Amino acid sequence: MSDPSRPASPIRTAAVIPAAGRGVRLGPGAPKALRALGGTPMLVHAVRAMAASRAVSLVVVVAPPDGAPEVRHLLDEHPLGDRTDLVVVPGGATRQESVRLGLAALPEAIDVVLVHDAARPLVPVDTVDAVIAAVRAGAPAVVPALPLADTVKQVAPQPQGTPEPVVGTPERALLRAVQTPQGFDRETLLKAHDTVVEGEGATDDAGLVERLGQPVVVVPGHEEAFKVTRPLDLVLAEAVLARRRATDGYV
Ligand SMILES: Nc1ccn([C@@H]2O[C@H](COP(=O)(O)OP(=O)(O)OP(=O)(O)O)[C@@H](O)[C@H]2O)c(=O)n1
Ligand SMILES: C[C@](O)(CO)[C@H](O)COP(=O)(O)O
Repeated sequence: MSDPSRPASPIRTAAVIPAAGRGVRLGPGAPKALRALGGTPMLVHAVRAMAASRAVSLVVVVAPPDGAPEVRHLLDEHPLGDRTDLVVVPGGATRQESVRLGLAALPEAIDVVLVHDAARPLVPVDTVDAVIAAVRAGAPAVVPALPLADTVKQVAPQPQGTPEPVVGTPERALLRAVQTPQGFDRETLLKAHDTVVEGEGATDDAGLVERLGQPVVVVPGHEEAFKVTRPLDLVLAEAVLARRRATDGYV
């Protein structure tokens, strides 16, 4: 738990929150980050989750491309307090592009950057702090992750409707399901995004750092840091939130 009596660190940490996705897999409705979770937009929970860390002095929200003024207005209705600044910028067509636009808004003074999906609104502050601590201890890139419960098969892609042949079964004990926030030394992350080859993007930011040949390390993730992707995830998120509100006084 972040210690409220501890002064903010001189190392400046910012969180970039890509929130520009549509949420197609969640079904029809408003952009996913703006949909309600326990009566409050998912994005507000995600922003609060980053600001809960005393290390985070700036949150950059990457809004849907045509929705930055609306998102700014929404977040102004849910103030963060004096310790955390907030910037809202418009996003792009892909998550990677949205993160790149968020990084462009960072002031020079920032040393450590978290990238956190708006779609992971319930990540606990201990997980956020563990990622930041590992970057500050010298790792250029840190990802929170959990072991898998399911066995994973690699398949050969086929036309729609044709059964896919299995071509391999990676050893499950060596696999991890990766969450956010992912934490980075600022220079490493900027370089990773600057050297992306057209058409060779990655599904997460650490994947871009791996392509630079830089080390990426894993710290323990958390079950409640799951990504709200499909309708059932929203049911689970509502249940987790209701339990927190009943037991922790979480708002
Ligand atoms: N052009 C995009 C696409 C995604 N994201 C963000 O990236 C995070 C993870 O993406 P995902 O869960 O896949 O969200 P969506 O792209 O909205 O989902 P879907 O693929 O179902 O449309 C989300 O916080 C989403 O808002 C973004 O900022 N810009
Ligand atoms: C970044 C991420 O949440 C790590 O698991 C994930 O890769 C995002 O993927 P999506 O394609 O945007 O759902």
